[in-house]
Amino acid sequence: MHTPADMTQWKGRVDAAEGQAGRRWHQIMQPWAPEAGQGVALTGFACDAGVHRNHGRPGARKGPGAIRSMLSNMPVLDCQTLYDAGDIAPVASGTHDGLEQAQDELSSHLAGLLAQGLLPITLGGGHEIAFGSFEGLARHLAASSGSPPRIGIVNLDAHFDLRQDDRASSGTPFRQIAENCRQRGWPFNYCCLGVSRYANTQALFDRAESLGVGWMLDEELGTSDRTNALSRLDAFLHSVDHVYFTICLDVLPACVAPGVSAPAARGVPLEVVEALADHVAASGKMRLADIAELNPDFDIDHRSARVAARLVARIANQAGAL
Ligand SMILES: N=CN[C@@H](CCC(=O)O)C(=O)O
Ligand SMILES: [Mn+2]
Ligand SMILES: [Mn+2]
Repeated sequence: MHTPADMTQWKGRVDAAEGQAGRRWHQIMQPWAPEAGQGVALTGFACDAGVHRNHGRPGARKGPGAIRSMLSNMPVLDCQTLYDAGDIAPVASGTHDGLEQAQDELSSHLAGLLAQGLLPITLGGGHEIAFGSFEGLARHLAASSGSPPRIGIVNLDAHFDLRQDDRASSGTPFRQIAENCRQRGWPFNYCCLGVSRYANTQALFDRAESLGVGWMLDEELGTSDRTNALSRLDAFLHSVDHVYFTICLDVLPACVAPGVSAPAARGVPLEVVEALADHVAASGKMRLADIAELNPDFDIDHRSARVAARLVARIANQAGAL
């Protein structure tokens, strides 16, 4: 179910004496409208049904509200046109949790925003968001181009999320996307950065290998590995025309992002995550982005919500500077 933007969420400090240069996000945020022009459109995916199904710690449905609350006071920098396009949430009926319908609704919604020329950034929600996000881009590109589009997925994540389970969950989205790509006759280009050797079974590494996934381990993404990581990412970005960028907050160390379902024992340092995010957003190929797995119930002093908001603002500003 889609709920229009609740603009009362956008509130905060007003530095009236500073004029235009003192503005914050809550002062420029507009509700999405059909005539909205170019800019960034935020949508919340208030869903943790996929985390439930994946035997994780539920609570990510509260993620969008927590991220908006930390975004409210962000200073206005290079991203000057911002829309709030509301929230999408599953509607449970009987014994069904409504996950697939919510993903489908998210896809149609994102395809609509893309057709308007907006840059959608979606606030999760469990990583089941990824199937809805990719399908939104796929529907948009299928409608606008004749030949198979070269879409690249860049996922910053401790997990491959390539599970083979019968039911969709937060652990299956990229395997589902691979299957849909095969059915469409499209290439499946998936780059997963930050994978933990100790949080993915051998079966998942084998599936990644057989699907041609490019990955780098968390232990290959320390601060001294930045140059190498960026050149690996560059090679991937050069091989595609359109990028779907997704960040699973559990790619960060547990002390930086404790508010997730599966906190990382090691994780990738924030400075490396930011460098990778900057690179993707500055590539000119990023068509949509999302941030997944924030669970405010396990957060400490809004640490994870703050880092999620910082990453969202950073991506929006990089794209706004192009
Ligand atoms: N989206 C999260 N996916 C992970 C969760 C792992 C866990 O709960 O420990 C996965 O399925 O591998
Ligand atoms: Mn993860
Ligand atoms: Mn994930």
